[in-house]
Amino acid sequence: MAINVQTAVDIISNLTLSLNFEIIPIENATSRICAQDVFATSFLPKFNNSAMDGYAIIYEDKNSELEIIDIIFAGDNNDKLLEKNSCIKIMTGAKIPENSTAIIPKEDIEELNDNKIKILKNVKEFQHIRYIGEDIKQNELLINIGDEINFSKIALLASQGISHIKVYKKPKVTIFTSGEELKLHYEKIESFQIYNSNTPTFISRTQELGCDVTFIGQAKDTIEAIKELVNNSLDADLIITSGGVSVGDADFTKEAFYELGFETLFDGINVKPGKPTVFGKIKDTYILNLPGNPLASALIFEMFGKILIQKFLGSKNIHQNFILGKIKDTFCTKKGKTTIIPGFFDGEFFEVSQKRSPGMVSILSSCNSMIIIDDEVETLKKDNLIKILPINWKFFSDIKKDFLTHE
Ligand SMILES: Nc1nc2c(c(=O)[nH]1)N[C@H]1C(S)=C(S)[C@@H](COP(=O)(O)OP(=O)(O)OC[C@H]3O[C@@H](n4cnc5c(N)ncnc54)[C@H](O)[C@@H]3O)O[C@H]1N2
Ligand code: MOO
Repeated sequence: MAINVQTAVDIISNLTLSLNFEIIPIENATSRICAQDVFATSFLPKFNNSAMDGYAIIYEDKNSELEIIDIIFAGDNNDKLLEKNSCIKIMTGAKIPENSTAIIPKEDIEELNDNKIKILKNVKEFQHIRYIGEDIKQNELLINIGDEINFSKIALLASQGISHIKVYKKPKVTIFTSGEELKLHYEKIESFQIYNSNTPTFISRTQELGCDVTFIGQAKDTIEAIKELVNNSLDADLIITSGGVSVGDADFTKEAFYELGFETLFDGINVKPGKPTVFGKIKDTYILNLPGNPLASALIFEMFGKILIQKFLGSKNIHQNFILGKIKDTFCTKKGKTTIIPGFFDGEFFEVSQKRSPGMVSILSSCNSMIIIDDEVETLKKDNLIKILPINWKFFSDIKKDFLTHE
């Protein structure tokens, strides 16, 4: 029996998966999910240092003529202390004398004769000093288990001299399809056949999301052929198939699954499009059977499959987040079923895709997001606030915009 959207989300979100890990160099860790809590091994900065090229002084001496008694470059290990009415020339990043309480930028002084300087501007105590640990404290938690490693996390790791990191192994995903009418894009096609666009779509999408993806071909519409492909894929964490699950005379996918001991987690979701979505497992391999209709399968994958992938990646972020925006035009829908509507969000308005029949292939290439409309809703009035779920979210535009925030 079909379940509601929230129940399907809960079933997927609450799965307990046992994930494997590996240790890899941080240079290769981009987009991987951290499998350990990472703590800072040292303070950052490691020592008090100068934020400017200039002069280290004792604050109380600011109104005197100061004699330059030394020079310290970044990387020097110089322990010289300041004396009364002296200063030390210093470079940005250099360790400051232990008793220095202000740095004077070089443009704020006048050079006098006799190797002396005079300060021309007001001085604040402790100005332009970067103190030990003000950026990172030793033993501070830097990265949580389940965080995605990106450039900013790599910066943290490198700043601590951490060369390797424990990450979850990429989930192994196998993709196949069944359907006598389908041909792969590199095969010869007859007038009564169609190209299999779903398989390349999900290969690309799951790769994009960080999975290790195997394609094992297409099954003929027979129970034996489907069983052979499934049996061949039981080393995967997840099998994604599409088609063959509705009520047609050649829809054998479900039957094949059951003959292999399929344990159903849900069979049907009360959602439009994509109702005939099946999810379950055979032994330790989960199986997501999406509808054959291309737009239906793509939207169902974006709504439910992506949560599943987040789980398999080891991410702690498994809940769909949204952006509040306005609907561009009044939109009417039928009550009674939760509906997934693709569209384009320009940063302010969400424009519903006019074409959105479940069997279409072309739609998502001109959409960047979707909204999920509750089954109670009949009308969304122009400018209503709606919750927008990103699909392809590199937030650039082909229209030049004023991106500055004004009062
Ligand atoms: N009498 C009924 N018929 C249908 C129902 C129903 O409730 N009663 N549900 C409809 C809905 S909704 C959907 S969705 C589809 C789902 O069917 P399947 O998931 O079994 O998919 P197929 O029948 O195999 O194919 C449906 C459609 O999609 C095309 N397709 C399939 N695979 C691919 C692929 N890899 N690449 C491109 N296109 C694909 C296929 O040619 C069909 O046109 O059932 C409805 N029928
Ligand atoms: O899932 Mo079907 O594609 O609802 O139309």
